[in-house]
Amino acid sequence: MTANKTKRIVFIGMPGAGKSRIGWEVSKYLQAFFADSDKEIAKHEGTTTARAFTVLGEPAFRRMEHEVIAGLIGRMWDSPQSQVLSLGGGSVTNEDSRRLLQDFARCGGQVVYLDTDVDDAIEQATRRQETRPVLGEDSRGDWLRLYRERKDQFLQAATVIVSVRGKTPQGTALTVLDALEEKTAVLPFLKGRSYLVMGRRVFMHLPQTLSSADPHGRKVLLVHTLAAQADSDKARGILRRKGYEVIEASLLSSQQGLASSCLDPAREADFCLFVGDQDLCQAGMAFIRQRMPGLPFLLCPSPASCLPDLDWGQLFQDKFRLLGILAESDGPDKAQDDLWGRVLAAFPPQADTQACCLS
Ligand SMILES: Nc1ncnc2c1ncn2[C@@H]1O[C@H](COP(=O)(O)OP(=O)(O)O)[C@@H](O)[C@H]1O
Ligand SMILES: O=C(O)C1=C[C@@H](OP(=O)(O)O)[C@@H](O)[C@H](O)C1
Ligand SMILES: [Mg+2]
Repeated sequence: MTANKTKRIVFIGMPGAGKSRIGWEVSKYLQAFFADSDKEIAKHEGTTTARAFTVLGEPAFRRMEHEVIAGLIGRMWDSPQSQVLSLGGGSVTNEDSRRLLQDFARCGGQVVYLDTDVDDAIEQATRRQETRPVLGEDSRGDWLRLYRERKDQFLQAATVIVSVRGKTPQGTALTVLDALEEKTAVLPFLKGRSYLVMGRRVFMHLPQTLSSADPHGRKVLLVHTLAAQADSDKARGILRRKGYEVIEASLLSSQQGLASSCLDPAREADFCLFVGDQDLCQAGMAFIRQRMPGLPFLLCPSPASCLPDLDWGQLFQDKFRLLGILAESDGPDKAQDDLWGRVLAAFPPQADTQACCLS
């Protein structure tokens, strides 16, 4: 996706996550048309969404909500102007609406899941309790029950996942815009699914990538070259904020033997992260293959421009657990587009190329 291309974006997530507010913020940045399905439902029914929900009952409300959403999504393709649509939190529970989102994503639309936690969401959702009939007296208990029921549906529908925790509405909107500009490919040749992601702030994918590989893993060995100190600092900061214990191995250069400084800490670690140039990534892969083949690891090529020069042949080897390649690069701009063109030339996407998101 290039910076100025027409965008079609749908927001999903739990009640109180900020879909309506962030959708509107994002539409302002993009000078896009904005719609909120709850507002359209209120117009359609001539009453508030909450009242429509209570009067119709949930099953009939979901069918009517689906009809409204189908109309809104259909219209998103009619205009050359960018479009943003925020949905109600329960819309993904309807199978037809889920299918609609799947088709929307297949046609190039972006489905942004705003991931939040119960405390923030309840605080935000209960600001105007009357608009959320699904949250009763035990709003916390209700929210958590709905979250358990819906979480997988959100994750499956999403093409982009953005955490809203600890961010202002504007901060979340900017993060969403960066995430939408990311370039993502699936590396389907490895066991499980590995992702190649390039863009600004790709390190925000780290916590989710690690926890989906091993939810209990806490210790990360971060190997970096001095030249990649700034990127390494960013990665470490994000991981520590999420409660990971980061053991650092700082190498003067990628030529320095990895085994001597990294073998002992690697034995203690649950994951390994290599942040550095092409040589460090190559040396990292060799180290993992020869010494620690079971250790899940990530490559973070820095600068990102070395990405096309990685030895893809080595990557194709099935002897280790590469979780992903995260390349932090400024942009969106032409340089990033060109770089991605070179990456795809070096590594033509195979089979399943649907964009996947990890943040
Ligand atoms: N990141 C945020 N920080 C602080 N307040 C927020 C944030 N996102 C949304 N809000 C506020 O929280 C309330 C609920 O947000 P809303 O967008 O209606 O949630 P949703 O549509 O997901 O249910 C609104 O008053 C909104 O302005
Ligand atoms: O979670 C739900 O089932 C609902 C969420 C509401 O929208 P928000 O998620 O915008 O609050 C609204 O559609 C309706 O009250 C039902
Ligand atoms: Mg809303």
